[in-house]
Amino acid sequence: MTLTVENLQVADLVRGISFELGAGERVGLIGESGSGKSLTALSVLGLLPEELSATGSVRLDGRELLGASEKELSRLRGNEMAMVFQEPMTALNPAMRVGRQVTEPFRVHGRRGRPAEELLAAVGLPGVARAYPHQLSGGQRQRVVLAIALANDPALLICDEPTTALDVTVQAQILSLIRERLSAESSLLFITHDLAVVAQMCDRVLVMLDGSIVEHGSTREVLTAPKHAYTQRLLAASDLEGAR
Ligand SMILES: Nc1ncnc2c1ncn2[C@@H]1O[C@H](COP(=O)(O)OP(=O)(O)OP(=O)(O)O)[C@@H](O)[C@H]1O
Repeated sequence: MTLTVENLQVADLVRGISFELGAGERVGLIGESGSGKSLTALSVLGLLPEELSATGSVRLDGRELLGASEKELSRLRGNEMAMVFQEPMTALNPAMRVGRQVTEPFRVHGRRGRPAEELLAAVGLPGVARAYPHQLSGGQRQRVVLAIALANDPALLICDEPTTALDVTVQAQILSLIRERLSAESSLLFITHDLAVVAQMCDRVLVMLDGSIVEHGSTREVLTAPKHAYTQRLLAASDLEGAR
């Protein structure tokens, strides 16, 4: 799978973004609140709010996604591309047992899939298939969301601050689950404002500021020798600076 984003523009909020993500690559998208990270991810997924539209080009293995029909986009979502957002409750149906929710991607995409118990055990949640989301903790709910996202073994996983709402220990568990459970050939676009998370999760980093990418490079390059003044400030303000 190759994701190619070219000159992506969303009003004046995302401005001329271009990047490529190859099979098995793990790329971080960092930048402060409001820099356009989420709108970039939502453009790729075809999930921008109605009042906004994207121009430029977003191609998944050569297929243009911008302007693709809702039918085509929903076929791709939950199948070739999957996503995990910050707040698991928004992704889950409060009135459906989690066991049924994790096998939903198979029904939607007309596949015979693995049993719910197996999918949930793979994310460290044995025995919860009959629970409703409100009976689980925030970390457990995010595990359920991850089980749903990974059910069809997506070629591209987009995570938008998936651990920001969780406490530190649970955060670490979710991050290692993503690392362990995502197939080696699947690509990851990981949005965060936390440089320590990027250091753990990503081989490459894109740095956004005011809707544009101002720096990109390997995680090592960007975190040890940032070129742009903004990235330098970001690093100076992070815990990583002290750890170097
Ligand atoms: N529906 C919308 N209509 C108009 N402006 C919007 C809309 N959604 C987001 N914005 C604005 O677009 C800018 C970029 O938002 P975006 O959510 O992509 O930022 P972000 O980098 O993901 O920030 P955060 O880390 O806080 O999620 C912000 O200034 C935001 O206020």
